[in-house]
Amino acid sequence: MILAGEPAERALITWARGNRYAGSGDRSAVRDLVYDALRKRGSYAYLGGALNGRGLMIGALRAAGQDPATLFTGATYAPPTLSADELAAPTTLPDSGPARWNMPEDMIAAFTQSLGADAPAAMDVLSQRADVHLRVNTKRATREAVQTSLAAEGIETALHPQVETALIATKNARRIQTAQAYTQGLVELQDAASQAAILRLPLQDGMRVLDYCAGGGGKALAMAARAKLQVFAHDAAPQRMNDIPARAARAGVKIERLSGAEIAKAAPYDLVLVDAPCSGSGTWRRTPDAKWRFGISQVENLVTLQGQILFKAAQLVARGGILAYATCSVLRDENEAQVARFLEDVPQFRQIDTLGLRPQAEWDGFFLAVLVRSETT
Ligand SMILES: C[S@@+](CC[C@H](N)C(=O)[O-])C[C@H]1O[C@@H](n2cnc3c(N)ncnc32)[C@H](O)[C@@H]1O
Repeated sequence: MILAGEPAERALITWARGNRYAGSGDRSAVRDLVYDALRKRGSYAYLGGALNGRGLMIGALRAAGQDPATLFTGATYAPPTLSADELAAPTTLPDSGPARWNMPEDMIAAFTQSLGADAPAAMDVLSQRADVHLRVNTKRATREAVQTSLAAEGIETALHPQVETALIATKNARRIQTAQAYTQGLVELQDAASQAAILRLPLQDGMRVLDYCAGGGGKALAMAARAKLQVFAHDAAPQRMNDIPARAARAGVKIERLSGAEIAKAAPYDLVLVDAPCSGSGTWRRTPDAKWRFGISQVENLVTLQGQILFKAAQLVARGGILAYATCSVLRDENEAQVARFLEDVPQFRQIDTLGLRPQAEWDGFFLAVLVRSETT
């Protein structure tokens, strides 16, 4: 179902509903296998001899150094024995291409063009599982206090070595959303890269701040935790912001949602954040089915949309104010090239800061450009 285009999460839910004999341990084991197989789809299909569920699982065993014949025995609940083709599949990976880098050809080319010598490491990281990261609401608690509270409920965490608001869940991450620290607003789920980007913004008490592409409000909440701000949220798909009031109440902050007409009335803002719709190429280890769906033409469409959003958002920034452009992509066209084009077209802005994070064990790939509008025009 997933290979035919069904989103992975939906397919897993459908499967679980139709197979009630599978308990929660089985369901989470199946989920892990499915996600691993999507992250490493190229390698597993190559080693398994076919791009289908069976081929991917045979490949997964070979990649882990196990002989698939020991499990594919044809016994009562075991899958049928290996065919001649499956037995003849290669046992080592090639040096290049989708079987090595676990991405479609055109995306391998885009990564190589954007990241140069860093592309192989980035593509490898995107083939691995990601840690679960938490953002501590430092308005309410210290990281250490949150650690203690989570530990009392069996959830173990480590301090993130580079990002001062972040914890890495090391045990029982699946229980976080029912833990007291979560329900009381001391902690939110958020990747360390997004946290690092928000920590880079020049936020100060008293600012009026607009999160122009707010979605579920992750960035708006992180900004609200940093200073005494008046925070506004907008999204072209307003239903995506439905959870914001509950999340804000939990965190003890106020976030006002604005429609398209209302944002212009409340303008100008001291800071406008554009967390733009993007390929998500820096986060594909968390959404690995997207990695295989994406093509260059979709990236081109997004680049056009991002340019339009940036231009519109710029009109809302006060003189001397900040326009922050962010994506969770590592592709140059969505990032550096997008900002360069904007600065050429809208010379009232100049760039004062950039953060370009490559996907690595500690965080997802992320890009942030901080632009300031001239005081006079
Ligand atoms: C990367 S997501 C935002 C994630 C969110 N900021 C967070 O931290 O959880 C991009 C969002 O941009 C919204 N969007 C797409 N086109 C837009 C537009 N023209 N104007 C405003 N928002 C737009 C999408 O609906 C989507 O929710």
